[in-house]
Amino acid sequence: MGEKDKAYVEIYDTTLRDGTQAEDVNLSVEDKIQVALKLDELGIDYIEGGWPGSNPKDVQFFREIRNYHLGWAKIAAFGSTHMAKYRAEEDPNLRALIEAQTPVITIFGKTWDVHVRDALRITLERNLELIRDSLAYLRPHAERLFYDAEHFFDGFKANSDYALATLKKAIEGGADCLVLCDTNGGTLPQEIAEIIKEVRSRLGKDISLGIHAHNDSDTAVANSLMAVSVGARHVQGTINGFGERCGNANLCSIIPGLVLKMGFKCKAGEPERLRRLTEVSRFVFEIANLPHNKYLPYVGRSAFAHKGGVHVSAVSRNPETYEHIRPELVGNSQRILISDLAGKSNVLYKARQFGISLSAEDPVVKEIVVRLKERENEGYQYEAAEASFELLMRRIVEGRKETFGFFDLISFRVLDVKRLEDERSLVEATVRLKVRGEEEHTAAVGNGPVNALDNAVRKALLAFYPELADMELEDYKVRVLAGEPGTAAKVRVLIQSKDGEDRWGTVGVSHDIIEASWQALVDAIIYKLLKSRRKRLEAA
Ligand SMILES: CC(=O)SCCNC(=O)CCNC(=O)[C@H](O)C(C)(C)COP(=O)(O)OP(=O)(O)OC[C@H]1O[C@@H](n2cnc3c(N)ncnc32)[C@H](O)[C@@H]1OP(=O)(O)O
Ligand SMILES: CC(=O)C(=O)O
Repeated sequence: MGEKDKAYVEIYDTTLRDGTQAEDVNLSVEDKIQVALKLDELGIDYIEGGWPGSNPKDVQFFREIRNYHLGWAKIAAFGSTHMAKYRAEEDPNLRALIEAQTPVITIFGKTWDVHVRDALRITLERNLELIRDSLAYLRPHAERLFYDAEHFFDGFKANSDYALATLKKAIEGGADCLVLCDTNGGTLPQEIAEIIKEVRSRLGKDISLGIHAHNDSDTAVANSLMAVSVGARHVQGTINGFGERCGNANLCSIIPGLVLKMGFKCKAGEPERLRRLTEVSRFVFEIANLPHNKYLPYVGRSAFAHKGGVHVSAVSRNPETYEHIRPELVGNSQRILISDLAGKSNVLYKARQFGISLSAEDPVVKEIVVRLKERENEGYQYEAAEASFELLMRRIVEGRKETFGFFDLISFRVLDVKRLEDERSLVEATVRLKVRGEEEHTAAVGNGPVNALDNAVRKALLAFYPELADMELEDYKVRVLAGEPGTAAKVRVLIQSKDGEDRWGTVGVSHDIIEASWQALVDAIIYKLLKSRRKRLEAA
């Protein structure tokens, strides 16, 4: 192993500070505590909890987090260099940082002469004093003191002598690490490398450097990895890349990149911690009350989802053919999607997953692929409706009837009556089914036609199949399919159902929205009944 293989890279998380500067990301004190505890479990080295000089919520966070024992991480408080109108010891922002009583303090200061003149409106010399004096004042109050050189790369390009002068002042002030920030996110990886190399050649190779990249050019992760490859040993970023504008560098990509691909070490990259990465990513989305981004590299639901038949055929033989890492290393898993791009391999994979016995040579495999493609062409989509696909396969392979003999439809009717514009319509469904040789005739109302139909079917079936009582329809989506214009168009209905153990998706397609809903509803019920029957047989 070379020197690089042994180096440790510090991971500094700013989800709770820079991450909350993202549009739509707002966290309460309780949320922040929960995220901090999760990041500690993951093995993050530093957790930036907020800016105590900014708002009472962040002050409260720093007060409350002291009541928790963190196994590994150290909490950092963030702020700026002191205001030009004060001396360091008079500045309320620096005082708030000390009062936060954190082992780590991070402050940012200006590097770019344009910012000094136009944003702060002070002289270049005065800014150098702000940097040195702020750090020197804070130094005795922090175990670790970090200096974020805001707009470092833009500043260096505009006036490298001045940019380096600001770093020298930070060293004089006692900073442990100089974190070079690509604040506007406009720098590309090769510039990051050139500039860091020049900084190291002009300030000395022993200087401790970090990187803080924003994603405005979609290169924040690449910039961070590049910075490490040329000598940075401290990386700042956020979980899921949350952050102002287009976000910060995504630690969920940086950590596996550093450890699995570049041979560096970090606590969060230890195998048993890295396996929790996907869970942490989901947790943070959940706490932020946002849907998980399935397309995220490494941790997204689609990160190892294979759709094309050629890919599925190859990954079934050797996953490395289309997977850059083993998904389990980051707590993710391989998925095979079913669509009109599928081939025999997709079908065989799903058969194994569903417990359907099928051999590759069986001509029925080809029949399923053909039927699948015909159905997708008619508008069905099975990616989010795998329960319907399982039923389709079982109908073909096991020669089952549409409803698997659980019941037969005699007829249904839905009435939607509206008399006055400002009055709610009254919806009622009537269903006639044959169940175990008996005719069931029920009616039910609902807050819409599909709800009324669902209520009426359950009413008819519940006495025969009591297990339906713990099944719920969780989500109902209708998509108008392109093809025919306006109200003549076909619709696709997707229903998501759940019980105490599972969730499953079913699909229906028709020109008639009630008919499409009926198909998806029937599949949802049949799937539940088959599942219960299987469980009973296994238990017997
Ligand atoms: C790149 C980054 O992500 S930096 C972090 C950005 N995040 C935030 O701004 C979120 C938290 N911010 C806040 O709560 C508020 O902006 C506060 C409390 C910090 C300041 O609020 P206010 O005093 O009302 O000032 P306002 O926000 O209008 O302007 C910023 C002030 O900070 C000054 N300032 C900005 N950067 C620095 C710096 N590095 N050093 C010293 N002063 C600075 C500006 O000159 C301006 O002061 P002035 O109006 O006296 O010239
Ligand atoms: C400090 C910081 O958040 C930045 O420069 O982007």
